[in-house]
Amino acid sequence: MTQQGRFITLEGGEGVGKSTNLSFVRDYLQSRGIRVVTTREPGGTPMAERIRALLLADDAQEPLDDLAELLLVFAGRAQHLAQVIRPALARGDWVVSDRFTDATFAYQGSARGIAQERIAMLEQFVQRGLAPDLTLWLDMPVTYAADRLAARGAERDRFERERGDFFERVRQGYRARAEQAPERMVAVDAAQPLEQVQRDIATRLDQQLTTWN
Ligand SMILES: Nc1ncnc2c1ncn2[C@@H]1O[C@H](COP(=O)(O)OP(=O)(O)O)[C@@H](O)[C@H]1O
Ligand SMILES: Cc1cn([C@H]2C[C@H](O)[C@@H](COP(=O)(O)OP(=O)(O)O)O2)c(=O)[nH]c1=O
Repeated sequence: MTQQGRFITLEGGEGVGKSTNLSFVRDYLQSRGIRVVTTREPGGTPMAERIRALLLADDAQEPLDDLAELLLVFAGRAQHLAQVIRPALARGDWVVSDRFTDATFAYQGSARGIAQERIAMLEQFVQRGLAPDLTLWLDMPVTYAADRLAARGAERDRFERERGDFFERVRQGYRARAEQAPERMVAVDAAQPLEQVQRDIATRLDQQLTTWN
């Protein structure tokens, strides 16, 4: 029987280096003979990418209601799970995703103010027990991330245009999640030079590979 694959997620605020390190994690696992599927949220399937576009676009005529935002996130997630994540894990592939449900607790929960219990209810309803085996939380002060985003120079989406302490609350939300699940979710100091960030990630992956074997 094929062994079930492992599910790894990368989390953190905007501009902390999730996309950059997603490729690193993929290459690292592949070099150990593991079949890897990389994906992202919101998105990960054509339909879920359309939902992503709805989430990221600003509509000056009609602001998106917070609850509608939450449900769109989970609608995309249901599609992503059905089409990509569950089939890959069942084949024995490993899945590495740029963001997953910790982001919902951080953004829709901590930053927007939706009660954690409501999100937990949807999490259970949609995921039916499926959760990441390991989450690398790339953490750094919000002001550093703003500098990196400015340097990247791309146009800002609906979330990136948030102001005030929104990103501070996102960070607090991630911190609370990491405290609730310290075995699964590990903080990586993302303010370090990329080489050091990747050494830290590699160390953690090595530990995890030994534990899982
Ligand atoms: N450790 C690092 N030190 C300096 N710059 C970094 C580091 N990691 C990523 N970057 C740069 O910061 C920007 C944002 O990184 P990215 O991977 O796109 O972040 P995210 O996917 O989390 O938004 C990119 O220009 C990237 O090259
Ligand atoms: C997965 C997820 C993402 N988001 C938001 C966070 C991001 O601002 C936005 C797009 O994600 P992403 O493209 O990963 O942002 P970035 O590359 O700028 O870090 O979606 C939520 O609000 N809830 C969620 O559950």
